[in-house]
Amino acid sequence: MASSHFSLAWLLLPHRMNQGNSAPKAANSVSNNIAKILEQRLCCMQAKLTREMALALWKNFLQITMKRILQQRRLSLYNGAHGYEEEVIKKKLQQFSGGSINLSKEDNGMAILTLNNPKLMNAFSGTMMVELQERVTELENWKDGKGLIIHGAGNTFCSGSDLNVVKEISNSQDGMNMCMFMQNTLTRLMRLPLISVALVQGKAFGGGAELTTACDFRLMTPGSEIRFVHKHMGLVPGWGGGARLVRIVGSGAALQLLGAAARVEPERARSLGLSEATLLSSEETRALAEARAWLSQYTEGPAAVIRAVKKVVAAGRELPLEAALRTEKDIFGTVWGGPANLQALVRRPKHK
Ligand SMILES: CC[C@H](C(=O)O)C(=O)SCCNC(=O)CCNC(=O)[C@H](O)C(C)(C)COP(=O)(O)OP(=O)(O)OC[C@H]1O[C@@H](n2cnc3c(N)ncnc32)[C@H](O)[C@@H]1OP(=O)(O)O
Repeated sequence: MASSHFSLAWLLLPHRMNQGNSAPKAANSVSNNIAKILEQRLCCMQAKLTREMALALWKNFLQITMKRILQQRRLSLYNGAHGYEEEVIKKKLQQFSGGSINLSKEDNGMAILTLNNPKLMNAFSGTMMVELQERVTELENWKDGKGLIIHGAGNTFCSGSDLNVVKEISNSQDGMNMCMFMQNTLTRLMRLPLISVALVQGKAFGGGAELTTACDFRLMTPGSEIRFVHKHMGLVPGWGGGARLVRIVGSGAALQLLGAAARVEPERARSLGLSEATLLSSEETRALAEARAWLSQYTEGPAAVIRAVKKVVAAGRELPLEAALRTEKDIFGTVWGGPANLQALVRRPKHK
């Protein structure tokens, strides 16, 4: 605005000064001088404005980037202080390609994440591990999201790490870094303000079984199985699946499932509280439709409220009571007097 006013004055000035015509030369030289001064000032102002705008944009960019980095650090478990070298392991993982992790975000606030490496029963290649981290970042920045379904391509969930990769990184340093990389990613996945479901078709083995425990719910199709096969690989869970399993089914049942590398079919999973429901169909498209319908009972409504619900539960699940209560108070503050709350006060619904 300011610059356009100045341009206008500058354009009008010589013409006005010439109108009197009594001392045209003197007037002309005065007008030329004023015009020059104004032009200089205008240039200065424009340069200053451009500098200020660039500075403001840069500051804004830095603020957003810092906020995201801090948020990722806050939501992650490991950083350099733990001997974790993210860039080193990422570079290593990038060397083992294959498959992809696909994300589709829908207008209704539901996202579908597909583990896509059907040739190897959706085993995680190195690049898929890195892509999973990228997709989680994308979901963290998706402010309209309410729900997430994770499923595998080709009618099976996931057979864990790609054993070809495991072999290549079987030294202790790479193993620890990969473990911390996946724990960070799955912890951030678990803490997303989205209600998440693992749709288990076919097999969820090893790391695949661990991934299901980073979701809020598991739904299984007939004939599917979850199996922590780690013991048979001379391992224990390393992606956080052991700790999460204990919280889902209790320590006794977790010990049984890990200690025997037991096959968990839908019925047993239901009775252990590992699975929420057994779907009717094991056909890919129909199972996904059933999972959507099941999840939508929890995701219908305003995003701000659904996300707040998940945040309250995540805090209660993870934090000591006092910290969880304080967090609940803060989250309550974000919805109290908010649009959904005010509309409900006008509607005064009866909760029959
Ligand atoms: C810390 C533990 C670690 C982690 O958490 O990071 C792990 O996850 S270790 C990996 C644990 N998973 C396994 O050990 C799975 C091994 N695979 C199997 O038991 C079977 O393949 C099974 C039961 C998943 C599927 O059996 P099915 O008869 O239905 O199919 P195929 O065996 O013919 O499999 C087809 C094709 O896929 C290859 N495949 C399957 N899983 C993996 C894997 N995890 N890594 C690499 N490749 C895998 C399998 O070898 C076949 O390929 P082909 O070239 O035809 O032999």
